[in-house]
Amino acid sequence: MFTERLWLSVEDIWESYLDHPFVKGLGDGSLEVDKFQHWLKQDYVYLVEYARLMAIGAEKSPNLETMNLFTNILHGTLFGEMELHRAFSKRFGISEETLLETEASYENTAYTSYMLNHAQRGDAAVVAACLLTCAWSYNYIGKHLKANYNHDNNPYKEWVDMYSDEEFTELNDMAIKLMNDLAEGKPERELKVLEEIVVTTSKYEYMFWDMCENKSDWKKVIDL
Ligand SMILES: Cc1ncc(C[n+]2csc(CCO)c2C)c(N)n1
Repeated sequence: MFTERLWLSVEDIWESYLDHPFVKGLGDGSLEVDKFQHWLKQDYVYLVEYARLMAIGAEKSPNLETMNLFTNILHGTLFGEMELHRAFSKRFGISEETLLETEASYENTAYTSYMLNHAQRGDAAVVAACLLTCAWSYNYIGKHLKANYNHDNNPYKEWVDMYSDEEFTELNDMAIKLMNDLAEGKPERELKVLEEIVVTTSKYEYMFWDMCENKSDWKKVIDL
C-alpha cells in the first residue's frame, strides 16, 4: 500500500515529534499553560483553513465514496476536534470570539497556504496527501503519549485521550484509506509528488510544535 511507502519516508521526522519539548510536556503534564493557550488559539484558526482543504477534496472527488470520506473528516474536524478546542478554551478562560480573532502566525499561514495552494492546483489525490500528515501524526503522537505516560494528574489528559481514542483513530483510518484509494494506479511520477507533499507537511508539523513552544507570532517580529 502507498501509505506503507510513505511511512518509511516520514518515520524519522515523526519520531522527532516524540522528543519535542512541547509534545513531551503534553505527555507528562508539565507544559506551561501559556504555551498550550498559544497552541489552542493558533490551532483553531489553522483548523478553519484545514476544513477548507477537505471541502476542496469533496469538490474534486471522482466518486461518491471518496466524497463521503472527505466530508466525514470535514465533519469530524468541525464538530469533533474543534469541540475539544472550545472545551479547553472555556477551561482556560478564552472565549470563542478570541479564538476566532487570533492572528495566524507566519508559520501557521505558511503551512495552511502550502496545503491550500497544492490542493487548489492538484487533483483529489493531492488533497488527500495534503491532509494525511495532520490526521495521522496526531493519532501517532496521541497513541504514544497514552501508552508511555501516566495521566492521572495531567491537565492535558483530555488532549491525549481524544487524539488516541477510537473515534479519532477511525478518522485517521479514513484519511489513510482515502490516500491509498486515490493513489492506486498512479504513475511513479505522480506518486513522487504525493510523497514530497507528505514529507513537507511532516516538516511543517514539526515547525508548528516549535512555533507553540516558542509562542511565536507576528508581534515577536514587528510589534506595532
Ligand atoms: C497543526 C495541526 N496538525 C494536525 C492537527 C490534527 N488534525 C487536524 S485535522 C485532523 C483530522 C480530524 O479532525 C486532525 C487530526 C491539528 N489539530 N493541528
